[in-house]
Amino acid sequence: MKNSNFGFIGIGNMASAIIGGILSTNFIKPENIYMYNHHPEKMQHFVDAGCIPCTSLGELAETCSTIFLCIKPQVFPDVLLKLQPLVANKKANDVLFVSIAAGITFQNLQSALGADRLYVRAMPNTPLLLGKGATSLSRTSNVSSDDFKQICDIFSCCGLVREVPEEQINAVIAVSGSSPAYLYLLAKLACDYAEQRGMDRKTALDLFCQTMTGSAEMLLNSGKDPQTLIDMVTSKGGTTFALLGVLREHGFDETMLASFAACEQRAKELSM
Ligand SMILES: NC(=O)c1ccc[n+]([C@@H]2O[C@H](COP(=O)([O-])OP(=O)(O)OC[C@H]3O[C@@H](n4cnc5c(N)ncnc54)[C@H](O)[C@@H]3O)[C@@H](O)[C@H]2O)c1
Ligand code: PRO
Repeated sequence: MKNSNFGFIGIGNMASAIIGGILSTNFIKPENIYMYNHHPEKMQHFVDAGCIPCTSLGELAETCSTIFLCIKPQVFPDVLLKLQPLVANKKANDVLFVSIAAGITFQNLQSALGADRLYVRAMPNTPLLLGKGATSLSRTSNVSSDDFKQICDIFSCCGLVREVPEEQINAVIAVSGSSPAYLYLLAKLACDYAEQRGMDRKTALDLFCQTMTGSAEMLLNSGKDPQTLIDMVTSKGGTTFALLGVLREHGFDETMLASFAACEQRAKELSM
């Protein structure tokens, strides 16, 4: 498969992050990026950058050999139904579909668009917007290494990329897809508390964010596992000891593990 034109269906948060990453690194020229959104004004920012807006799904399907499906899972049945006849005349290997939707399986895509077509599933996250995202990718076995590398390279424009088997792509949502939300929640709570204690909110946010990035660097580069790093912070009978005691008493570990399981379960429910 030779990719010259790349199509994006659904120009919202995540498609904007991916296209933004591609443009900022010049990985693909804007004139090779086609877009379709049923609200055309959502494409204006990228029209201004030289990308091509399509007025119909058919126009996009006709022009593009790689099609990114960036709509919400609930919209998939309708879009796939419309897309099927538009790609029916293309040879199986002539079009690669990349779905970024939570829960939409290869089986769903194959049932709707054809069993022998080429498919990649991606699970990105919102920090892709800054080029600092994390994306997990899975592929069907008929996707060649070259084609898969091209998709990896596209997401690499927006941050870190890892391949996972499809069986793990719902579980990984709790790790990286949805996890910005609980990290932001922790930040919000820490700032709320700081404010209650009379501290300036911005100062608290700066301190908390520096702590998150510093802690992440220690996790990645110190060679120490998370528990060892927790132990390094925790003096017996000290403040962290008190903090962790309250978390334990209120079932923090069980609550977090249950929330991860709920995230994966919801992805399964979003399957068509
Ligand atoms: N937001 C996240 O953190 C995140 C992370 C990983 C994966 N995802 C997945 O990415 C997908 C998109 O999420 P998002 O946050 O970018 O959503 P979004 O609502 O920001 O974007 C979706 C876009 O699709 C457009 N749209 C709706 N119906 C359409 C149709 N029939 N044809 C064309 N366009 C249509 C909407 O106008 C909107 O611009 C979802 O499937 C989600 O599961 C999101
Ligand atoms: N945001 C999407 C959701 O909440 C998918 C992962 C993060 O469904």
